[in-house]
Amino acid sequence: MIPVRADGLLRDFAEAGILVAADVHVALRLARLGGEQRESVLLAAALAVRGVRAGSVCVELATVADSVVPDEEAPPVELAWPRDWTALHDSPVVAVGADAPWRPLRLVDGLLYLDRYWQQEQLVRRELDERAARPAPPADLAGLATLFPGDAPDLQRLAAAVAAGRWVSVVTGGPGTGKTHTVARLLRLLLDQPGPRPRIALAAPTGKAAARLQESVLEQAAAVGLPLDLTASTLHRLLGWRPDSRSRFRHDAGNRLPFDVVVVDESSMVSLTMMARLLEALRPTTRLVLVGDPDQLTPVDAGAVLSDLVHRPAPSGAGAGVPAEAADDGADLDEEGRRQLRNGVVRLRVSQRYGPGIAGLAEAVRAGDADRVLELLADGEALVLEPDPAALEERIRSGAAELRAAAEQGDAGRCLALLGRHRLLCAHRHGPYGVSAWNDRIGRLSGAAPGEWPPGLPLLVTANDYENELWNGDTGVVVATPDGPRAAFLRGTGPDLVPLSRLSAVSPAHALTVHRSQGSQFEEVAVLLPPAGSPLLTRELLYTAVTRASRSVRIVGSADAVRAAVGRQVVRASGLRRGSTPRRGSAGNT
Ligand SMILES: Nc1ncnc2c1ncn2[C@@H]1O[C@H](COP(=O)(O)OP(=O)(O)OP(=O)(O)O)[C@@H](O)[C@H]1O
Repeated sequence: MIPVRADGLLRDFAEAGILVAADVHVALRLARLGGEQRESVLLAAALAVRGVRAGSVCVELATVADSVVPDEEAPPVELAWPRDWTALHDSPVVAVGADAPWRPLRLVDGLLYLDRYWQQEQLVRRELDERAARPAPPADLAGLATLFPGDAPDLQRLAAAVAAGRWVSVVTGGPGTGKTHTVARLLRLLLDQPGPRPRIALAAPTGKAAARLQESVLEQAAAVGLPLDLTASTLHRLLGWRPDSRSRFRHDAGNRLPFDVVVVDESSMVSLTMMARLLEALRPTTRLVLVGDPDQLTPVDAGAVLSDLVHRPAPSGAGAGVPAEAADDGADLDEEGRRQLRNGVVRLRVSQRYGPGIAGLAEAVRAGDADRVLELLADGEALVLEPDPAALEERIRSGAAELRAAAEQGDAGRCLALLGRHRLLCAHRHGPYGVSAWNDRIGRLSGAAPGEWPPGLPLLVTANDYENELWNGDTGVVVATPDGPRAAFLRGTGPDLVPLSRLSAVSPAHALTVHRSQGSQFEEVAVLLPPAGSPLLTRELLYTAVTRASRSVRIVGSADAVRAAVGRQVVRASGLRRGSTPRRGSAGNT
């Protein structure tokens, strides 16, 4: 939609599919309130708003002209990008440099922020740097050898040693690399320290991830003797909802969280705003352990703090800080691994969950090696590249028939097991390559009338449902029972049956978007790629999709689409990733 009131550059950029009405509206409002008329400033303001909408907390002015991608299919037009952005330097709406008094926009080191995000980024930077500079927390690491009995080098032992010896640490790695295994043993180590028992909080950004974290920690509890009262919650719940605010919580700098250790799982999904709220609510003496996989899709809201922390340069003079008990465990680390270690980051590398085929494919996607990805997909067995979507139909039809037969017999346990066998993942929600069209198509293939919810229909929960204890992203299946159709969901070790009438936010889930599949695992995954031109095709999307599978991956699309996805990496602009504290008064090279 083209905003009616805009003209000049704002109108041109809106017509080119780069700005939407909301971007232009905010820019015009700023201009009116601040008495600014110059087109380049208005455009920069609208691009800053657009940046947040697209997930970046700021706009890098030197590269923005080359890095923005139109939001939708728009006719290609030659755009008159401003030759420089110097008008920003004396604009009444722009604060220039880190220390300038408040104005709605802030320009620091060539990055233009909406001031709110600048403040949040500064808070995160300050909290992290202060924690890194303080003397390390005391930790007796003698127990490491028993908890991790393997030979060196052992990255899990290294990660636990680093996390025990720092106020903030990051345990990263792909699916099944033992992040939870490591954290469970770290907690045991901390519980064994002399003195009062540490108060531990486990949290995750979504209800589904919190439920999964709780389950995995409890699975490990017996093996390492963890207290069974450890519960995981969402970050929102941990910080305490406030009815009067969506972004402020009961726990904050004036009312800190009463914990000695806070573990946050799936931290790749934590936005900048949420990380700022969490850090300010932590006592200076709380150990924070961030767990996640920074190569997966980033949060819906702006910021990608986990990825920033993993890619941040190490502070100058920072030592590796590896305690003697894990001295040989980092022996195989490359240059990047050693830099990460100095930042308290350890990446686990060996997946215990899937074979070398999928692990190799995931690594090639992660490394951006499209030739290797295509070579691996020529394997033809566990890894397949299939250009024709129609080829999916047979696999889907037989899977749906098996599910329906189990559901008609009322065998909820088998249905839930079958649900984990195979899933179609799409990049798009709508259109011929989207989840909606494929859900309809698969419904028809399995003989269901439109709108009918027959036994065997897989379901996706689309909003947290506290009454039924179902979380946004949970999946279940419709099962026939003597009392009528019920939705079966996996709860603990067995199925839980919920009448369909009690469910408010569910939709059919033969196919899922890759975003929705984050945090789930299937034996076989089919990934339907749109044509190479789709802006949704990114490396993070492909990596997230292929790592959902434990046994086989079938990519449906062209080699060009695979190359486009591997080649397009989402880098969200952020000052945090650059590391050092910005120079005083510095506007940078604009
Ligand atoms: N060192 C190890 N020795 C034996 N088993 C291990 C080891 N590390 C991990 N495992 C096993 O491998 C499986 C995957 O580990 P875990 O769940 O900790 O991985 P994860 O990285 O947390 O996975 P996800 O990304 O899915 O959360 C688990 O069954 C775990 O018990």
